[in-house]
Amino acid sequence: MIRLTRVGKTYPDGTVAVHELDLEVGRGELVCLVGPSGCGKSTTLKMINRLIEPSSGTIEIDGRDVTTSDPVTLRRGIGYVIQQVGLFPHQRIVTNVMTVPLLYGESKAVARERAESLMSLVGLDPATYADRYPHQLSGGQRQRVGVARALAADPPVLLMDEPFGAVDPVVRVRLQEEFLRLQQDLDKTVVLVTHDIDEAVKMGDRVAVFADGGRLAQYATPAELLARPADDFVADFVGSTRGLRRLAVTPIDPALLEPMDGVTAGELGAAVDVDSTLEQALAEMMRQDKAMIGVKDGHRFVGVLTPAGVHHALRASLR
Ligand SMILES: Nc1ncnc2c1ncn2[C@@H]1O[C@H](COP(=O)(O)OP(=O)(O)OP(=O)(O)O)[C@@H](O)[C@H]1O
Repeated sequence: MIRLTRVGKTYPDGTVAVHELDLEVGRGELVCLVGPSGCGKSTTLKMINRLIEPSSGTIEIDGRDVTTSDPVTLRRGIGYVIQQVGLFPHQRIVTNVMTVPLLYGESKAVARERAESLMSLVGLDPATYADRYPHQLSGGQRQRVGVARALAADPPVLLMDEPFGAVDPVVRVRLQEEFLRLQQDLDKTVVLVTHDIDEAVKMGDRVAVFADGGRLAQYATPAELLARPADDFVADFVGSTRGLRRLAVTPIDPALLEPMDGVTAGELGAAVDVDSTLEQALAEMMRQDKAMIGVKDGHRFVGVLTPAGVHHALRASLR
């Protein structure tokens, strides 16, 4: 749905921010752009909604060249969330969210209704928060207002630049999880910029790792990226604990579980759901201080997972 072909950006002072970038983002896909500071992630994002014009190459959305689209019409179809959120400080929260529908000619009543339903969607009760001002909200709550406002025009595409960057680690994880849940229903095409590899592998269907000079070092699924870094730069960037991180992106494979035969309830402990990741299963095993854990599909036990089974599953996922 979004296709960048040989896109380059050289700023007037000669800085090459993006170099010959080829990148495709499928409809409904969530792609994370990750990499060290200054490697061209934000520039790439801003070229998609024409806040920055590329120096070379083409950018298409649904087959239409964005550089020949009217910027105003283009941005109507693209929500944009930034770290600083950029709320109007002297306007109430609900008014901040209403801005976009009003801009597109909705009546005040419809815009307000839409704004309130979006506030509920992102977990901000309108009865409590609608009439507050931005400074009366926590950082995490302001971030949610930013997401609500970006969704207000119901755009098929969302661009997010460090959307969870300005909050503490605990709130950050909560916002990430909320957004992933939201995305399951919304099914937007999302490009999310982050410098945090953990966030990238957690959120992304695919992850694009950028290196200095705006070069794309690898574009792959989180599992592939962690298991097979394309080069030393990527291996370094994903870090020496990538083996552990793979646990979080590898689901349980029911076909590889050991049978239940002869295992007693005492040995087993409480079960995990078959949809869990290996990390969740292992964490539960540790928490219960057991050497194995049952795996359930609904109410039915489908097998047993052991630490050796986790290792086996990690290896099998590479095939
Ligand atoms: N207006 C500009 N003029 C000149 N150079 C610029 C301009 N904007 C950005 N750059 C440079 O382009 C490069 C890429 O910047 P960009 O903001 O895209 O990086 P980034 O990967 O998003 O970085 P960060 O993670 O630190 O936000 C950097 O070297 C930056 O200094």
